[in-house]
Amino acid sequence: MNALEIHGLSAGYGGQPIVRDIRLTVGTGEIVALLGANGAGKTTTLRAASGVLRHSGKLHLDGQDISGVSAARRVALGLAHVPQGRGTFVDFSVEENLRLGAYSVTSAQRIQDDTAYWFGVFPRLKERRAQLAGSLSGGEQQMLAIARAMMTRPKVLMCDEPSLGLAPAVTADLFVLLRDLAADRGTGILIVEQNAHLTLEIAARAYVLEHGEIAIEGSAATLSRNSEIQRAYLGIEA
Ligand SMILES: Nc1ncnc2c1ncn2[C@@H]1O[C@H](COP(=O)(O)OP(=O)(O)OP(=O)(O)O)[C@@H](O)[C@H]1O
Repeated sequence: MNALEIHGLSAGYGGQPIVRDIRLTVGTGEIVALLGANGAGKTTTLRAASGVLRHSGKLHLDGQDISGVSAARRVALGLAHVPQGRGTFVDFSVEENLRLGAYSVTSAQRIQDDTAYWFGVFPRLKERRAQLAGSLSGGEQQMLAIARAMMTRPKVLMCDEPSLGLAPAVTADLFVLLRDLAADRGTGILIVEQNAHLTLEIAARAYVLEHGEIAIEGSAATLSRNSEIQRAYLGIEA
């Protein structure tokens, strides 16, 4: 069964349609890339899927219909979203951010265990547990945003441009982490990225959005060899 299934998703702003009839799936433990030019509608797609933007269409999470479900409830059911710009609570400490991420989790023991777990994965965050999130470096904030999203033990994690503003070495580490999350924890990951090279290396499949519609889809290996993709996203001239 797919972890996430999206059928006929359409959304926009102020009555103006931006994405139309989006159909995509993410399997359990699968990394799927959503590529496209600036303004193609990638962020809009993630915002609609997470429920923060009004939309039409059908969404299923682990087989459960979540189409009419609020954004908060979608998080509680296992659909996590790390928005572009990370969305950490800058005036709260690192540890408070993690606990806020688990707002829908009722077990205090589980929150404590998961906080300790993510501090184990990210020792830099542990060292800075009392520091305000707003004073972390870009890479540290991205780690915190992902750890915070993972506090709900999501079935699917949607990440919007996680490499934005990060040094290449930090980005490489982050992509290894995403690959491990999918492989070790079975988290399905839908990733929007400008860095198509790296993304197609860790993704199993990819979709390409053009002007708000899915124009191309296929395995990451096939798309990496597609001359149109190479020219547009990989900087390779045929
Ligand atoms: N809040 C908004 N109000 C009106 N239009 C918006 C809003 N947010 C985005 N748009 C428009 O929707 C279109 C798609 O934007 P979106 O952010 O989804 O694209 P994107 O593919 O994620 O682009 P990028 O790669 O540049 O981040 C753009 O033309 C953008 O100007």
